Amino acid sequence: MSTIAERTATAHLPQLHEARNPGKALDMDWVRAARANRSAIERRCATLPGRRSVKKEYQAAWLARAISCIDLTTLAGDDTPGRVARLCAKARQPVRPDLLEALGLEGLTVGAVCVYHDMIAPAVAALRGSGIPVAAVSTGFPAGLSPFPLRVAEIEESVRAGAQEIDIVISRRLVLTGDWQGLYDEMRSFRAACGEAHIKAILATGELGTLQNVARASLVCMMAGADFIKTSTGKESVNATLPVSLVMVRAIREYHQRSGYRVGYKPAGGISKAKDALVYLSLIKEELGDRWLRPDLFRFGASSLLGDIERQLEHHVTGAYSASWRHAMA
Ligand SMILES: O=C[C@H](O)COP(=O)(O)O
Repeated sequence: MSTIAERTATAHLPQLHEARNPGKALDMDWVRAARANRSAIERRCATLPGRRSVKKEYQAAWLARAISCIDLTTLAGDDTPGRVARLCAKARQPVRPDLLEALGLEGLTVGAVCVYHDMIAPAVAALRGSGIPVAAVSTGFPAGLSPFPLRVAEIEESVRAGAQEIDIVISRRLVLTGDWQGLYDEMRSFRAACGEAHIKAILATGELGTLQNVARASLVCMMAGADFIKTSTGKESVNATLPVSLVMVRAIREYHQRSGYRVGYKPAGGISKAKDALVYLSLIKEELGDRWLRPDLFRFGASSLLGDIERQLEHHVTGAYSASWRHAMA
């Protein structure tokens, strides 16, 4: 095994299987106590991009790790089975075979493919035998304003169609009006509808108003049994940011300390550069530790990040950058 493969580790190690977060009773004292000091959070985030500059083999290994944690996503009104099939081919073989061979990373794949409900069947067919799960966005994504029974039924339909992961959107109004019991009950119902499929709770943080709301919504969703908490749909005007991520990963850390369960984190929307991915990975490493740097506990929700990472890996192997159009996604 090459040095890079050893450092990348995740593609070559067995997945760690832990008990899913079952959730717990809503603890309003805990929720009310959650605070977020914006200026301290912004100061901490400002130090992140410059602090950890990983170079050469280490950088290639971290980028390969990032690939293994991507939910390769297409969420467009003009998605077709053909486009999804091409995206799935990319998910199976995320980097050119000669580059993977040079890096000693044969067998590297992305974490999942993320699509709308109607694209689950073509994605399941295209990924058969690969071990790559299909994630479906659900519950009236992206606004989450369709009738509640239909949102629950949508989850059930997507699980029946073969989605192993369901990315639900919460009702933002429940957060904005402080209806934490309502948010807890909604999330509980979504989790029950998922059955064995893992549930990612999209908070749509760009629409929650304050970092304190982000902290409280994160806790409530974890108490209600979220397997992952996720920042954004990619459709809000503000999507994943470092300050929001710091608040969410600290909520995850606190939940783990108090409940013993590890909940995953998924920043999503607008993450398209390899160097930004490295900053997110270092944030997770520093705040949560190495255990979270695996696809069962960390994902990037991204439609175009993979292309930039592939360019950087090509540069690492050949010393030359190729044009971004040579790394088409679908
Ligand atoms: O969950 C994934 C996001 O929708 C992807 O957003 P993006 O297209 O900005 O990478």
